[in-house]
Amino acid sequence: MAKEKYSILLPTYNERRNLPIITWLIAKTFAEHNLDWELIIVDDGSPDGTQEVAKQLQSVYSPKRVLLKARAGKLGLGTAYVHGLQFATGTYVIIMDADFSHHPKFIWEMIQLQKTKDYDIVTGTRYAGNGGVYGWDLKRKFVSRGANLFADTLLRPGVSDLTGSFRLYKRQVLEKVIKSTESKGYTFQMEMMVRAKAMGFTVAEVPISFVDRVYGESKLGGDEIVEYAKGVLSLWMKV
Ligand SMILES: Nc1nc2c(ncn2[C@@H]2O[C@H](COP(=O)(O)OP(=O)(O)O[C@H]3O[C@H](CO)[C@@H](O)[C@H](O)[C@@H]3O)[C@@H](O)[C@H]2O)c(=O)[nH]1
Ligand SMILES: [Mg+2]
Repeated sequence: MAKEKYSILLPTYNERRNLPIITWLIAKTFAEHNLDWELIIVDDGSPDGTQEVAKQLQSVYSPKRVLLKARAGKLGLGTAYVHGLQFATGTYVIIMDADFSHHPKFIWEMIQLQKTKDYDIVTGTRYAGNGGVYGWDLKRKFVSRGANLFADTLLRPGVSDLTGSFRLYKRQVLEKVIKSTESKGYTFQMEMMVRAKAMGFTVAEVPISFVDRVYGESKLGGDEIVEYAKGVLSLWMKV
């Protein structure tokens, strides 16, 4: 059997300062466990020079390990995964943020848990076990909790963190679920999970500590919250 491979999809928007260290930690994780991997950076024309840094990383780690699949402008997180996935060659795909809110140390836990029962998806959760959120103000915590509660109440998917975006998928599962998902922005993760469960895929959870970014700013705004509420309601009307 060919060696298994992990593709990491890393959407970036103004992550110049975070990219080198996150790449280094990802590389270290896979080297330590002797696993094959590739990193696919999907940058949406960041004005801060993220792509120049990505190109330097390609020359350090090789362009086979670090792929840069840029888009012309900021088109949103959901479509960034769709775009990056076309280039993924791994057996598994891991999606995560580039700003250290998702620490690469949890990748190995996800990989191990996936293997225990050949799960289709392993998702990081901030809202079960030892999981948690650090560095957010009360308002942002409230929005996140509220968003999860709202979707859980209406849709009952049975997953504790619907809006989180630190996840491991079997590549073919991700391809199937992503095809049926319509949301583009922050709503995307929730819709993906609701649809995956409806399709009968198995999901396991790894508690993660989510730490707010050190460099730069979140791209979550009021419009995204309204879009999210609309997304939950439209899924609810379909079930
Ligand atoms: N390519 C691309 N990348 C983007 C875009 N918007 C954000 N990103 C990248 O996507 C990641 C997450 O963006 P943040 O702006 O840091 O999100 P956040 O507010 O910290 O939100 C986090 O928590 C949410 C749930 O509470 C999650 O839904 C979200 O995905 C993320 O994990 C970062 O790597 C950021 O550079 C975009 O339009 N295009
Ligand atoms: Mg963030």
